[in-house]
Amino acid sequence: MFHKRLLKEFNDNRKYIAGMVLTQWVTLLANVVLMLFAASFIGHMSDGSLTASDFQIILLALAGALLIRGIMNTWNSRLSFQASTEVKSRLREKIYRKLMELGSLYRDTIATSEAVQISTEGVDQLEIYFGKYIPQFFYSLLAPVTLFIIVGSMDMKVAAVLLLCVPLIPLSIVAVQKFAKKMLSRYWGTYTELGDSFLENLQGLTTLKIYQADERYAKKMDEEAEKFRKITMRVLVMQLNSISIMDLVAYGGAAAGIILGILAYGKGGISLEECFFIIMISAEFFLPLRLLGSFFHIAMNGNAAADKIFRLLYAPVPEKGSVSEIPESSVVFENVTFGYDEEKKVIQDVNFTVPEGSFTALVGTSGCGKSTIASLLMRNYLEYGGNVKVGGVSVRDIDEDTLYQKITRIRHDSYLFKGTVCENLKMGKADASREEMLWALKKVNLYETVMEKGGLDMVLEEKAANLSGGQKQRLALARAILHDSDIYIFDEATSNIDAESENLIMEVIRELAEVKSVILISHRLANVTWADQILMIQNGTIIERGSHRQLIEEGGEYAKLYESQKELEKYAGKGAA
Ligand SMILES: Nc1ncnc2c1ncn2[C@@H]1O[C@H](COP(=O)(O)OP(=O)(O)OP(=O)(O)O)[C@@H](O)[C@H]1O
Repeated sequence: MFHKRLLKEFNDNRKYIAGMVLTQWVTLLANVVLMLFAASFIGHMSDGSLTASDFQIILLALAGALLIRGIMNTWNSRLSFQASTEVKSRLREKIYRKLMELGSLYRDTIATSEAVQISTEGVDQLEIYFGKYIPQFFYSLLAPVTLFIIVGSMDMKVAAVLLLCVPLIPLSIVAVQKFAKKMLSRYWGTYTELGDSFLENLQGLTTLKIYQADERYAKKMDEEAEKFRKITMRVLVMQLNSISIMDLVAYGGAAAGIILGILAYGKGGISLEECFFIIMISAEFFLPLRLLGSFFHIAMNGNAAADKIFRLLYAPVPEKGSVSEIPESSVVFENVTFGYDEEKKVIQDVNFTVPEGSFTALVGTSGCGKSTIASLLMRNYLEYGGNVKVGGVSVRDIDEDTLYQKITRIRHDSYLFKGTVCENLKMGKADASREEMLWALKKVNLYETVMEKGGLDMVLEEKAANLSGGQKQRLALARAILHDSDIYIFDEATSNIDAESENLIMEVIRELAEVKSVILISHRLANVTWADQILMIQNGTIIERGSHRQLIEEGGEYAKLYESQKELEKYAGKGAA
């Protein structure tokens, strides 16, 4: 019935719940008073004994009861609002903190779309849970007992029958719960799956269009949406059916009480006023539990959402590094072995050193493991054999912020944000001066382009869609230069861009390599010939290492690849001419 963890986590919410139960109970008493006076009014009217002062007293009592009900309802709404908003904002804060704690590794724990869903709709589901369901649960226990005592003082048999019929409602709720739990967990699963596909397809829409695969994917998404529609309809049908059962029990029970009350009056066991009172109050025995039943389905949905939320909140946090001082800027891989899954090792016993201020190139065919080496250096994965060290300190022990200040990784698809050029550059260095930013733009030969389009205030569209591929990469490079790290990783940073931008970026990298430690991952061997050290990788292991000249002299795999690329480029050059 309750989500134990949720209640434990928000134990201090009890004061609001107690307040809400109290206001509901006082409202019930006000209703009882209202009905007692209404019954007495009808009684006096029927036997013609109603005097003017009786009428005044009845009117006053009615007004008083209505006023109390009004005050209690307002108070109840306020408490309900406070209880739910407090839980919602605290839960959202907890989710946010957890995601921050998980840091850049959060995707290992939860998909982005699921994180968005649980922190928006998921948390909203708990509004009714705390604001209505829990107080209604306790009130539903209290109300029938209170009414039993009041009706019992008039006719014990009627009171007993009404009270005995009440548990039929929770019994029907429990019967539905077993079935509902499974269905709701399936409902949430389908919902998050649909959210995942929607987000992915939207992000990759251009690619889908280019390959004319959009219709196929739209069809796939339609199928998923249809699956979600079906499960939603089943959940709604289940909820409606269970409400119908509860209505049957509630109104059936009230009718039984009313019939017994009338019979008791017929036999002279109770007065006419008492009979009228029983007729009016019988339904009140059941209404609180019936309302609880309708909240119950929403609460169940909240329970399913809470399960997902707590799965995230209690997910283990990868070990945090604590070292915030790194004495120097060498990079060392010692016997490193890693696989994305248990079965297949992507990196096998890799050993190499990038001395401080030197330039190393990682080359090899596609899928040989170059980017994975960069990811291990960036602390994106922690479960691997051997050791990766930066400045003599294991990256497992380095605090994430310190590492990200120490190393800048520039990928082929660098992310630029919607906003101005200035805002994007300041991500590299928050306190960069105007002169520094212009200097960086000049370095990457973007100064004139940016100046023509509004200078540092030039507005970039989402993902810098108003820049060419080469311009985007050059701007990303300017941002990286401003970051001023000791180590730079260029991970295919010149892929898919024009030759002019490629040459310019390579020039900047070369300049940078004179003062910083640089690791360059490139499929184009012409770009790495001047590296201090080239590591040729094949199937996750380093098969050759040395300078360009040494590797060419060795005549191994590197030399073969270099020659074949040279031939291809010569051929392409002739073709172009
Ligand atoms: N996140 C991932 N999950 C599972 N497998 C992955 C993941 N990333 C890469 N791989 C696999 O690991 C292997 C090495 O990939 P990696 O990206 O390191 O290669 P690469 O040499 O950088 O390739 P490329 O030159 O094409 O970028 C590949 O077989 C790839 O399929």
